[in-house]
Amino acid sequence: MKDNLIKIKCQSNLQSYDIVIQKNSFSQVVKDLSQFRKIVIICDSNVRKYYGESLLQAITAEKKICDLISFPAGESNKNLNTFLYLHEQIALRLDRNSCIITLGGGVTGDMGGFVASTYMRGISFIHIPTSLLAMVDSSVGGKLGVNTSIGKNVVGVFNNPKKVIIDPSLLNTLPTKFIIDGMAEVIKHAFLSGEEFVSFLETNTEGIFDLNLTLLTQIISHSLHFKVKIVEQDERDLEIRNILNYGHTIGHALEETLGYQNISHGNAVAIGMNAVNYLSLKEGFLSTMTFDRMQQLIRQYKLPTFLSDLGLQGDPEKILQFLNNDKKNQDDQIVMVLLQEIGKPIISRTQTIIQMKEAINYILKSN
Ligand SMILES: NC(=O)c1ccc[n+]([C@@H]2O[C@H](COP(=O)([O-])OP(=O)(O)OC[C@H]3O[C@@H](n4cnc5c(N)ncnc54)[C@H](O)[C@@H]3O)[C@@H](O)[C@H]2O)c1
Ligand SMILES: O=C(O)C(=O)C[C@@H](O)[C@H](O)[C@H](O)COP(=O)(O)O
Ligand SMILES: [Zn+2]
Repeated sequence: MKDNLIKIKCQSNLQSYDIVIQKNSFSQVVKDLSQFRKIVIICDSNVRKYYGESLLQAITAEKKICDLISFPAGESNKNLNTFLYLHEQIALRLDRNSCIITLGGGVTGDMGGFVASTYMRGISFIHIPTSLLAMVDSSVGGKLGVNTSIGKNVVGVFNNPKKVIIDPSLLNTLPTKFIIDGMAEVIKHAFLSGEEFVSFLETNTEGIFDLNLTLLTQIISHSLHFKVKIVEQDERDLEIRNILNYGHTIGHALEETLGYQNISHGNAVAIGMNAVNYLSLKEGFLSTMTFDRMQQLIRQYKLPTFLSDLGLQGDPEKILQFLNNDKKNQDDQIVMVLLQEIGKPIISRTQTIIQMKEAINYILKSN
């Protein structure tokens, strides 16, 4: 891999930014910090051990004032308590001309970016995603925030980083279960974008699990080109961007009913995609053959398609209640992203409660 392999520009009304996929990301970030004197790196307890200290050293070697602040890893810590803790930690260390680096997975990026966006009404931040999920999805698009008991990502802002720096070789230390989580969002992008990406995933599973860096770079690049194209048309998620929430309406409701524990975001999205594919099948959009093919691809990447695959049970009424709080809802109507076929998403506002209950019951039972 060349040092500077791929550059993608994300145009925005808020702040446009570059996404670079390259090796030696730490030497790149040092160059990007030239205008800042004080820097804080935010990461979780796992990433701190693997990469936190070495990034800190690289930055302090450049005579910058840099601190490393971490929080306990896990989705259940993406909440207002950790958000406040991080604010308290940075309070005396940074001024308005400082920069925060979020070094980590989607939890760190969403929450660290939210901290940066609210500290003194907003300071600069750079995302260095370290999980596959963060590289293919969460580090791009400007959605930042935390979960509450009311809902997933329900407290947050839209705001963009100064830059996103992706080094796929950081995935060498990522446990396989989190590669699998990231693949849920990659498969989402493939189902939304079309046949070519789907066939690519069908034929390259082994290489991806072997962490072949060329293949990983390809799926990151494909995913981000697709995501950027959608986000640029609707950064506030009022229309077309809703399609990126394919699999998330029921997926988020599962995470919410389970209290952001016992189910990962990637696993919930995989089950959520199976649920809306079922609705798309019932609507006569997807053929049985395509539905089965999609289910097979999800399972090929060791992702669940039913809640029972995780040994979990769910309460259909509770799940339905959370659907009523979904951020896409308009005029009390639940919005679901269905597929007319692979690569042809449709934003549906006409699914009835009975249909939704049927889809929920479908993913709660085992097949
Ligand atoms: N903002 C968005 O557009 C967007 C998009 C998708 C998902 N998300 C959010 O992202 C979150 C999920 O992200 P995630 O799956 O990255 O979870 P995560 O941030 O919890 O990371 C997963 C695990 O991997 C560990 N880890 C990360 N990088 C590592 C590395 N290189 N080596 C070893 N361990 C490493 C972490 O410590 C953690 O235990 C959810 O909160 C979801 O809502 C946001
Ligand atoms: O970028 C988007 O838009 C997405 O929907 C990407 C999702 O993968 C991601 O999980 C996002 O955080 C969901 O956003 P939300 O607005 O439904 O919380
Ligand atoms: Zn997601």
